[in-house]
Amino acid sequence: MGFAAGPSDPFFELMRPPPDETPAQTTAREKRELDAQRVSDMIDEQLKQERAQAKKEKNVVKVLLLGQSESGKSTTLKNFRMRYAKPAWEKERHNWRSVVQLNIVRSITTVLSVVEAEMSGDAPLDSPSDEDGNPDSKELSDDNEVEARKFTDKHQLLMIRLAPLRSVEQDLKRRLGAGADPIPSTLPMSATPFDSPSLHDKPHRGINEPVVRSWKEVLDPEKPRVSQSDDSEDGLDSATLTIAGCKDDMKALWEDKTVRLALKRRKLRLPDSAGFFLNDLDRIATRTYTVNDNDVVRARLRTVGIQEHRLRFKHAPWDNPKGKETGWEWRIFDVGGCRTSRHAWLPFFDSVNAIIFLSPVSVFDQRLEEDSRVNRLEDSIILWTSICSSKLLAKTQLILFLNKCDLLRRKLKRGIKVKHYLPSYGDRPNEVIPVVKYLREKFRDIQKQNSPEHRGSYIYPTTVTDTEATAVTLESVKDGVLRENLSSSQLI
Ligand SMILES: Nc1nc2c(ncn2[C@@H]2O[C@H](COP(=O)(O)OP(=O)(O)OP(=O)(O)O)[C@@H](O)[C@H]2O)c(=O)[nH]1
Ligand SMILES: [Mg+2]
Repeated sequence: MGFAAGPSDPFFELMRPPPDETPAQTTAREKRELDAQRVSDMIDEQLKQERAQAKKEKNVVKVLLLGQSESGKSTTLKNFRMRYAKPAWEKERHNWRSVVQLNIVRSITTVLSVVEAEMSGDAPLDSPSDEDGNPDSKELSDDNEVEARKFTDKHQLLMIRLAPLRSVEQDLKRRLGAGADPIPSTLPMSATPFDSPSLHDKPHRGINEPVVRSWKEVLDPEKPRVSQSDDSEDGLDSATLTIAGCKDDMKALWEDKTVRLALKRRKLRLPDSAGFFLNDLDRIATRTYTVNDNDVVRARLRTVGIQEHRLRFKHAPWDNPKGKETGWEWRIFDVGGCRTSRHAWLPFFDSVNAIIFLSPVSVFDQRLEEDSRVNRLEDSIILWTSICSSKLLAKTQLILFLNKCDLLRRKLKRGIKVKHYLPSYGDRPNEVIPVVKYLREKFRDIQKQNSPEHRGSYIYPTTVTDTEATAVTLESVKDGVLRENLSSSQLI
């Protein structure tokens, strides 16, 4: 039954207009009342939307991918999308072609710079012995070695013939919205998202890498492609044509013994570096190159800023099979991992359900690109400790990927000794399983000792470029996140 203010209502007197109200005052009062009603309606509507949003958010799981630069965050995200957002992934895949091409051109220009330096006499001192056990050295340690060190007219000619790739590099960088944007080495850095960024006294940058502001934006299949005005008549862009035209010379350069030896002397192990495709030139440096999933997970494009990706699932695990489908959504946030970006992570810690932290296990002998004084494994440990200790994240589930197990295997096979870089490893066997086991225990102890509250330990050895194995890991992660967040009532 409705309620109308009448003479018996105690509010009637209060709400009644004054008896001596003039027509102008009536108009003004009515306008005031109308305005007040409008504001009230707006607030009601806002509350309604917030309630609906909150209801929807109940079925949302927020996952943050964290870890140092090159740890494999974006590659993990690619695996998620490949598996759980297939249609969008299929649409986007083709656009990774430019990234693969840029990776190839980058590798070639790196090699060309080495040849140029060697030819102009800017040669580094040879390493006296091959402590890494690099097979390349055995190949070249015979009487032909002296001969193999000589750069000749053949190399000069290759340099001239491959020169157009430098402008292709510029074009691809422009197309990817990137080139102009290498991370300025003068930016303040912080080891953890909780430290205040400060300036680094000796800026350093290693080999150049493609850097884009947002690969999500750049690779959006709906977005018109930039800088394609020079497309040829048969629909191929000039970068593809030039790369295809340079295929034989690129192969000749990459397979040349003198070049290999020079790269080795400079300790440049291109096959282990991010975005290496020079062994696939026959397939990729062609006019008809079609990108496959394996290429995409190996392609390297640095993330700058924070990118959000949504995965929607029609059936929520808690749905009654005979009842209404509520659905659920995974919101995955991918961040730039270098020390200049970490302060930007903090605002995302507030409402996150789970963090997938990637720590590459193969980097025990490497230094950070943005700060060459810092060992990469040490950086990862500092970062992991800070995440585990955070009170803000006390209730957030932590999942650790000990990544790049394949590269660890290759490194150990070359004879690189973990104990030289990690003395606490002692005389344990220099093999993948014991090394991963050791690191797993160390990371688990750090979590145990530093977490403000008890939390479960979820640690997976991974090689996220292996999409089949990663699919199995992701299923397990999905189940684990669901279980943990249901039990702590953060979900549904
Ligand atoms: N061999 C090998 N390469 C990997 C693995 N995980 C990632 N990579 C490669 O390492 C490079 C860097 O990976 P990303 O996923 O871009 O690294 P990220 O953590 O997103 O780096 P930022 O965006 O700079 O923070 C890419 O070329 C990947 O293909 C792995 O397990 N094994
Ligand atoms: Mg990334």
